[in-house]
Amino acid sequence: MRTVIDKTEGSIVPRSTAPAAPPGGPGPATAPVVELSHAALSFGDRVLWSDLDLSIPAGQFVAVLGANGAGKTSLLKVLLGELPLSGGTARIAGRPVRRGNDRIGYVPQRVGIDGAAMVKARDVVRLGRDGHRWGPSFQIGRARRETRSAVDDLLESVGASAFADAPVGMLSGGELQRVRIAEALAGDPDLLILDEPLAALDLARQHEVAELMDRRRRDHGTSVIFVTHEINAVIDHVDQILYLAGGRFRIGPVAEVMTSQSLSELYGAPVDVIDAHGRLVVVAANDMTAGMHQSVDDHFPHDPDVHDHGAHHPADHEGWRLR
Ligand SMILES: Nc1ncnc2c1ncn2[C@@H]1O[C@H](COP(=O)(O)OP(=O)(O)OP(=O)(O)O)[C@@H](O)[C@H]1O
Repeated sequence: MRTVIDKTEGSIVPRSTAPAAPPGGPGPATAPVVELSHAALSFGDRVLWSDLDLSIPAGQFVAVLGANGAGKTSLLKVLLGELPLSGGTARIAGRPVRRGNDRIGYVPQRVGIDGAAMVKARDVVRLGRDGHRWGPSFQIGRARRETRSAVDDLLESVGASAFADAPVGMLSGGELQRVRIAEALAGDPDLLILDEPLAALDLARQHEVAELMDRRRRDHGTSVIFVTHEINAVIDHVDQILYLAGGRFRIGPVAEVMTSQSLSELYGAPVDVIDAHGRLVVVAANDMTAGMHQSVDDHFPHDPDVHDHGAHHPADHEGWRLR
């Protein structure tokens, strides 16, 4: 018999017993990078999720799954301080969530490059690093060299050195995604939040991006929250899955959450999780999935038409930022 994680005991790790930090004060050194406690989010009568306990320590890689409209992006907005909870608390590194938190690097859902077509990849990353200050255009000598070296290192860390001087408008989807990730990493964040970074990428590129995130969290201890519909691309890397559906959720390792029993309980209707030569396929009856906005398609590459949920990067300061 398979284990199903009850949502009341769904914390990824036991919640920290460290004392709460005062708002704006220093966070406890041992505090998890992300900590949601009895968190709830509703719009009117519609409950996206409630009683959500989530604790993510440094270096954990968490994938957020769920059908369209389940509340994945809204969860990210809560962590970014852009959407208030309806109940419970949300903390980043022991402090209450707030807008413009420079400890968070964010790669929003939209892949568009608003007006940025002629801007070089290295300049995008440079602005991610220094744009909130007065900018390297005004730097000279040593400061300028240090900035250039740091940008080169960032580009290299995401495998983007080869197109560092290419206009971003010329880049492929996978190349552009690497630049966006380098931009989000520019402030050396404790937490990297990515909203569907695999959308519009082919399978090989999906695996590359997932591996990139895995390397980052291992080498730098950066925690990663990753919204995706492509479970198979991340399955070998993630520590935990948070699966949202119909106002409820499951949290746990892949082997516990991605089972027929777990998802059937979550949806309250029969769902089969089939292991097809190492790829997980989620199958549900059509009439049931229509009501729950969930289908097999949710677990495969889908329409690359992505949309902007209006979120803002903490260091969003320039009109041509990659969004
Ligand atoms: N400010 C808001 N006011 C009212 N409803 C909202 C608001 N923001 C989001 N919603 C609704 O909440 C639901 C969840 O939206 P969200 O973008 O979080 O879903 P999602 O799981 O990320 O979906 P997708 O996979 O399609 O991106 C949607 O039905 C959306 O219309």
